[in-house]
Amino acid sequence: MNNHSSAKEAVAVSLQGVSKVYYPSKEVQIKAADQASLEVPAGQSVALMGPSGSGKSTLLHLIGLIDQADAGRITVGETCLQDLRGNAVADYRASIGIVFQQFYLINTLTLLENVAAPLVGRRPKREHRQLALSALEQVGLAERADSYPTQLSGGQQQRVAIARALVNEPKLLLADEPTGNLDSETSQQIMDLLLDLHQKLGLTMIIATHDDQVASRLDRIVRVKDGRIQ
Ligand SMILES: Nc1ncnc2c1ncn2[C@@H]1O[C@H](COP(=O)(O)OP(=O)(O)OP(=O)(O)O)[C@@H](O)[C@H]1O
Repeated sequence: MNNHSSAKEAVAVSLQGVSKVYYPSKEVQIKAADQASLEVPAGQSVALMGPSGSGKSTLLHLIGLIDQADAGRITVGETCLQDLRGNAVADYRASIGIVFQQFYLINTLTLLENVAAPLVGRRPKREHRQLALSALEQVGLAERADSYPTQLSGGQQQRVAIARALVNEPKLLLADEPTGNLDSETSQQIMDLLLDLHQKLGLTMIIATHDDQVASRLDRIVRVKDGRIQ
């Protein structure tokens, strides 16, 4: 992508008193997010750290609008997520990039087709190939565009997932344990890539991680415990 977003276009993220309760059974309720508040300035890279079950993924799901908060207010740039309805929800989701621990590539599609998937319905079809190739180039895999995910290593698959997250030129990148399925050397390479992209594209970046080494490379560490931000 030659027309990179610049740092001044990155978005701030604000959480004010955000709560989310899950009911895994009739008798059990879990406060996965409990009055969580956080201010992330535009362009900052943040590690969400905390024990398993502390609510890191929940916070990313709420910011990514994969799930909706029960209470509180989440603002991303000028957008207040609770106010979004219908097409505006899809537009918001397309405006951010999300990377998961498990890559979630579609094995029957080529790398190019996987990366182009978020462009469907958003950009003219004739642009898909070039945009997807540019995104693959950013993660060093353009020459593998016609390969299939099963032909790649785990680290390469995560690179493809990162290219897919970048293809719509997001101003916010969320990553949930992006190195959780990778050995330590590959983890380091993926973090090198994410940090490089953060710097080049000026993205705001929020990464949930258990890994101290990963967290220490980001601008800021935010601790999460029992659904609360400490
Ligand atoms: N869809 C759901 N239904 C019921 N309970 C849920 C759901 N999603 C999360 N939870 C519960 O909410 C709590 C917070 O989970 P979450 O996945 O956000 O934690 P986490 O810090 O990301 O954990 P990990 O580090 O293990 O990924 C946990 O107790 C979890 O079991």
